[in-house]
Amino acid sequence: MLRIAIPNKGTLSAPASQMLRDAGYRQRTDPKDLLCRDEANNVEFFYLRPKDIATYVGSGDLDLGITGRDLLVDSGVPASELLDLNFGRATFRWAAPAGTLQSADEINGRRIATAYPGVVGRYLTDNEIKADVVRLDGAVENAVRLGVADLIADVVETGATLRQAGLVTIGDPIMQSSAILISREAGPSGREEETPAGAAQLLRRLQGVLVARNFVMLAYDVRADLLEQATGLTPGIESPTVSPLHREGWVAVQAMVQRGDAHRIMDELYDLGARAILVTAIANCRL
Ligand SMILES: Nc1ncnc2c1ncn2[C@@H]1O[C@H](COP(=O)(O)OP(=O)(O)OP(=O)(O)O)[C@@H](O)[C@H]1O
Ligand SMILES: O=P(O)(O)OC[C@H]1O[C@H](OP(=O)(O)OP(=O)(O)O)[C@H](O)[C@@H]1O
Ligand SMILES: [Mg+2]
Repeated sequence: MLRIAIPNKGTLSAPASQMLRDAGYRQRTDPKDLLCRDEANNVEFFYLRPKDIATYVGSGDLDLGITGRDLLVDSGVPASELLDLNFGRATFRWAAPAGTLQSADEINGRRIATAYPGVVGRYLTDNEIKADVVRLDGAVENAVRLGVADLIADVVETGATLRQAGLVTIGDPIMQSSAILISREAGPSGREEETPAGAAQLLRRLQGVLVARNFVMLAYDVRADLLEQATGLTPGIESPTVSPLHREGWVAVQAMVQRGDAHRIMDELYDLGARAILVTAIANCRL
């Protein structure tokens, strides 16, 4: 049975479960449950603290896990990122009271408060910076006004928490994070048979959910002499489907387009002369 670690609490928990449900897997119904067996798919889900997930996957005790990229880096565990799941997006950044620090070059010799000592430690080592890391569990934005640190390194999503605390970001993001699917790092042989049974199927299903979320199906009718121009706007993934219409000189076209581009493309198709332009959602797919 495939054994998968997923967040039991926090920002990543609900969207991770929703994505797995969308991929056809059974999920817990009680948020206090720590285990859910999906017999039909031969998968067992273990609900764990997001910070601990890389540890279980890296040791090989669990086959796969969903965690944050920043949490994986923080753990220092050598696990592989299989897929970006496109939720839980955030940046990990330096921040200090406005007017105190101008750039990341001024971090040397300062006290840095963070709940991610692994991410900060790696940055300091890579950049040969010496600084004191003050390890906290959360509410890190309070650390400077309470006097335990000169700056912080923390997750920033909207920036609202920083603003409330009178802090401003400094320099470039330390890293970009999002929820990711991880597996144990392939052994020296990198052999296919080391991948746990069912892992490829889960990966394909999650890729299907990502595509269904990001793309829509566009269908329209257009005069045959405008087909080249129209399909230039809607090239599809492989190639658009073109079918004859009963009406002489017209064809019907179907193609997948990025959800975010759909309205612009519909306007452009209409201006070109296409009609009966329809958009439908994709419930799921395997490309
Ligand atoms: N607004 C956010 N706040 C915190 N973490 C976020 C946010 N947006 C995305 N994330 C990501 O979620 C992961 C952190 O989740 P985690 O459950 O450890 O903390 P949390 O959501 O702040 O929960 P809690 O603080 O209640 O334990 C990281 O990968 C982080 O980048
Ligand atoms: O940029 P924002 O949208 O404001 O989000 C980022 C903030 O949210 C999280 O805090 P959380 O509420 O999880 O509290 P914590 O610090 O105790 O983890 C994170 O640690 C930041 O403080
Ligand atoms: Mg938090």
